[in-house]
Amino acid sequence: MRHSCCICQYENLHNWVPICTSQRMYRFAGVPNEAYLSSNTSTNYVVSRYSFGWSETQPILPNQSVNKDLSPLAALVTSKSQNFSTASLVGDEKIGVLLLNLGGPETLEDVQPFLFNLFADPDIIRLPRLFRFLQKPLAQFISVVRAPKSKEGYASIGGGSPLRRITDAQAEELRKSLWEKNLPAKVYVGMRYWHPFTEEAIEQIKRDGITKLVVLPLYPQFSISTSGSSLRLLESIFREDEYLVNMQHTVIPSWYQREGYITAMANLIEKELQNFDSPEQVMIFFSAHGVPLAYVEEAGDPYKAEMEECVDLIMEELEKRKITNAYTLAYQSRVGPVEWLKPYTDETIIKLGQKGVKSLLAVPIR
Ligand SMILES: C=CC1=C(C)c2cc3[nH]c(cc4nc(cc5[nH]c(cc1n2)c(C)c5CCC(=O)O)C(CCC(=O)O)=C4C)c(C)c3C=C
Ligand SMILES: [Fe+2]
Repeated sequence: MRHSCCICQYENLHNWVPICTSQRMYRFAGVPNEAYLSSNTSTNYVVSRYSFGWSETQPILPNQSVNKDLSPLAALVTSKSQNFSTASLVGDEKIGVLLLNLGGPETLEDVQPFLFNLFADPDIIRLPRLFRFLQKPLAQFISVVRAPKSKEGYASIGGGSPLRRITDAQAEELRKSLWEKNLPAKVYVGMRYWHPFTEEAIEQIKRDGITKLVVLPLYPQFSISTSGSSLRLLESIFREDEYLVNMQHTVIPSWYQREGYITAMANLIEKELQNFDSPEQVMIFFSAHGVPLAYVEEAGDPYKAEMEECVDLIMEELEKRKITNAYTLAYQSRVGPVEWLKPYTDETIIKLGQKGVKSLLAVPIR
């Protein structure tokens, strides 16, 4: 869904960005660009973390409070069929996978409180320290102003976000696939701004007595505003909790470069191209959500670099299949007073039309 957002301030975001190593999670305060590994290094990172074992929690980030209606049992056990009593044990360990996502309003009434939660996130609207007390009043104001436009968008896709349903289905498929590989694990869903909230997932994880946890944000590419925000929240929860402090965990910060993902995207594109009369004439149009430019230029957000590499990898995979169509990457979100990543999707489409491009395959890519 195309959306535009309101007043966001993005300076000094690097102060909190969490990053993971094979042993521990670290915070790199005040070093925006160095805080991120290059994409290639990060590939190895993820693989090595996966291959060589578990990290321990080192909670380091400040608490943040969000207006959320927490109802523990609305929590997140994603699969009806998963029976945890004995089956999820590997040796003495109880394995859990926590899927992190953004969350979305399920009804039109949910839209304004959902927007409040989103804008109350200091990783979305960053205020100078002196003005932090304005975070919630400002979130209230922006959410009320934004709600009508946002509702229009959600009304046009059936009156609510499909994200919970889709994420639950992903969780169930992941659970089945792990069990088929003799990796009995329980899979949880934790959303950042709507039900089931991350806090609810964590409560369930504790109730289930999980001893090892894999944390997997469902954003292929890392951004400080998405995976970064969820991981920061998680760190603040871990820091306060003795059980979680002692629970081993590992984090997969991004996975846009993984073979399975690249192949799946290439498969989808290859299949869709067959629906055109002249498949080789089609412009492949990758449309990504985007972030404000300052995230990338001032806070060192790797999102743009990861997105570009992701598109390159997909196109390389297609080339191996002798598919050499022209392609473009553009960013669909554009917001009020700040500049977002360019080129913008709407402007790019117009330009392509003016250049005589007649057929377009739109590929949403997060
Ligand atoms: C104002 C700042 C915002 C930033 C920065 C931002 C980054 C960002 N978001 C996604 C993915 C999604 N965003 C979604 C909705 C949404 N996002 C914002 C604002 C920012 N996003 C708003 C205000 C909204 C609500 C819709 C609207 O009013 O337009 C969604 C949809 C969730 C759902 O309901 O299903 C997704 C998905 C990414 C990947 C990203 C940075 C890379
Ligand atoms: Fe967004």
